[in-house]
Amino acid sequence: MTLAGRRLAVIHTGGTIASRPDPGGPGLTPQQAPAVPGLPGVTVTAHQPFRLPSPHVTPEHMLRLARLIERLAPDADGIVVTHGTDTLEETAFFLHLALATDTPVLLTGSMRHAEEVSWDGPGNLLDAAHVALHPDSRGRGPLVVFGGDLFDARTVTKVHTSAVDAFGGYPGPIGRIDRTGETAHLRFFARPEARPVYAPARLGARVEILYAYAGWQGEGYEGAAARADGLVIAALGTGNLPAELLPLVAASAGAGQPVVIATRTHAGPILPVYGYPGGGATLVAAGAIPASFLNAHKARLLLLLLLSLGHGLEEIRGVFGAGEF
Ligand SMILES: NC(=O)C[C@H](N)C(=O)O
Repeated sequence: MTLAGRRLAVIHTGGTIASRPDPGGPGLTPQQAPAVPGLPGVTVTAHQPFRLPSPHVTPEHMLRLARLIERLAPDADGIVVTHGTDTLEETAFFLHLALATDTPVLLTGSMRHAEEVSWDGPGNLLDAAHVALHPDSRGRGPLVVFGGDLFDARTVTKVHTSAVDAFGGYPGPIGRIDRTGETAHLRFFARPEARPVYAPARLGARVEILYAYAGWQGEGYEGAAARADGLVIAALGTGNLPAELLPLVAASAGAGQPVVIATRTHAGPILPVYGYPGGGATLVAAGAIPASFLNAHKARLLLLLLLSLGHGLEEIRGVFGAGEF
């Protein structure tokens, strides 16, 4: 497929793909926008709303990015976002929830910087551009491309701290791109589920995450519950907690504060299986909201958007329960 005549918008936000060793500093920092490899006949426009290491990216940055994409989408055949890998899945999921456009949006980054022999930035960027400009990519929502694998924003997660193939997620890639010479070979295996758009004008809520462990007696819970509008717990297994947490969760839910139960396990749903105090069935009976297959940090973003839209406890329970995300 020829790309000539197509329009690509590339949005640079920072991360290792934009980083170099800091002269005189202790390590890498984002310093430049990565160059887009040659795409004959393609009109490329570059944008840089911020240049940050992705641990510094906040939901407010994600909202700014969503607005920029909505503005660029009518005049682009495809959009590529370069991003640090540490929070890339959060930005991808936020955009998946907040964007209405059918224009393909491809997120990518790199695990190695431009001065390393295994620099993976140009290949990932070129893959992202090819997928973004391909007509088959339209209407699928934001996607992540890394090492040739294509992931949907709902399930993608960073699975390795240092390997070049750093992304995965259950049940796995929904497509694959390979290049031979100038030719790109793109195959989709699955289409992400349709989802409603959750696009508040501003983010007006606070959601905190608590992480469960053997022997947790609820340390940190009451402080978080007092500060936040909603809580997410990265719980154990199918969504279980130590017994001491049951009255705390019941008190929050009884007061109308959403408590979403995700899992610290890396794949699988939350299920109301166990009836011992703190077991998943008792938490749900006490009013906790199962996060389905979402990990805790994605559940947090969904809860943040729903609270910012003014949704109440029962509406929020309905969205998580029906998998409308
Ligand atoms: N590979 C990377 O991009 C990691 C970097 N710390 C970031 O997320 O900004």
